[in-house]
Amino acid sequence: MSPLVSSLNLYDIANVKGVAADLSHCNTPAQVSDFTGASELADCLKGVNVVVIPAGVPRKPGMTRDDLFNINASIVKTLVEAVADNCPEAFIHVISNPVNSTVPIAAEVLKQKGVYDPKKLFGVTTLDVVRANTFVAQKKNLRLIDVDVPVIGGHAGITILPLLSKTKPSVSFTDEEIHELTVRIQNAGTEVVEAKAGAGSATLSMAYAAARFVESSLRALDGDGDVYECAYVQSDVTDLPFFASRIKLGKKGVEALISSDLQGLTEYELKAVEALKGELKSSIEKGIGFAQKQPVAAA
Ligand SMILES: NC(=O)C1=CN([C@@H]2O[C@H](COP(=O)(O)OP(=O)(O)OC[C@H]3O[C@@H](n4cnc5c(N)ncnc54)[C@H](O)[C@@H]3O)[C@@H](O)[C@H]2O)C=CC1
Ligand SMILES: O=C([O-])CC(=O)C(=O)O
Repeated sequence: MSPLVSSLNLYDIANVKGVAADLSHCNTPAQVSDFTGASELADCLKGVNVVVIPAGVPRKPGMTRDDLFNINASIVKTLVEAVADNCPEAFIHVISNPVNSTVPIAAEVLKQKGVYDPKKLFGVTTLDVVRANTFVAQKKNLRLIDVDVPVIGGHAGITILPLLSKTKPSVSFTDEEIHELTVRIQNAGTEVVEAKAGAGSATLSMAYAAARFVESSLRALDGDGDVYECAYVQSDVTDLPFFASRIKLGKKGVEALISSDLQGLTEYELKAVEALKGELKSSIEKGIGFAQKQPVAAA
């Protein structure tokens, strides 16, 4: 299997988690990142099972993820066109922001190319889970390896919703702790952008998160029947067409959406789900509208 990572972050991803990325058919990862011609990209994509798309510009202080739309939307569209033409069966992991819109763009492009399989398109929200687990473990003096917090919704501001009531192992939080942790997890990306003061956004932690999601995908592709992750996917767990939730991964992609996480929510979480829907809906519509106005390039 050949996971393909379309940026220099490949080095981070491979180094952090030791994911075996087989790029032997490309000269260097930089070639993939900085490709100039469609045929060069096409060569790299042939036969690939997992495509990771972290290409695009990161935020600077004061920007929202949506401020990246004007540049990153076209980059994601072009790369997904190449995936559709050269490895339409691959799992596609979209990291490029704004994920809430770039995933719907990818879906539209794949539809226009006639190869859309909603089970194989993922917005990568693993970093939200990594952060939620880390902050809860720190707060409650737990071993990080033992903690699992599902994070649902999307990947921007209030659309990132950690379900702290579903934390494993079962933990009790005060109302203040819930609010403080929720806001910290929602703003963690912005915290990093501000700390880096113009030098980009979370790179190494994203590489770790991407490596985790790639590894989970490869395990599922290899037939492991016990692979669960959170991801932003086409969904019917709410009335929105895309939504992040826990999913079961299998050989063919999303095998099940774990909708039970959305049952028995606390009043705080229920209100937060309602509050995030408006923003998520308009981000989805913005992505779809963009892709529908731009016809896909012929193969
Ligand atoms: N989903 C998530 O949780 C996260 C998403 N991100 C997003 O990932 C994206 C990348 O962030 P960084 O790696 O920190 O930025 P970076 O600037 O360090 O790397 C971006 C890479 O994209 C490549 N690139 C630029 N335009 C391209 C094009 N047209 N085709 C192919 N490659 C191209 C560049 O050569 C570079 O290697 C940003 O949009 C950022 O917001 C970052 C962290 C977390
Ligand atoms: O905040 C950003 O711009 C990058 C990102 O998505 C994250 O770190 O969660």
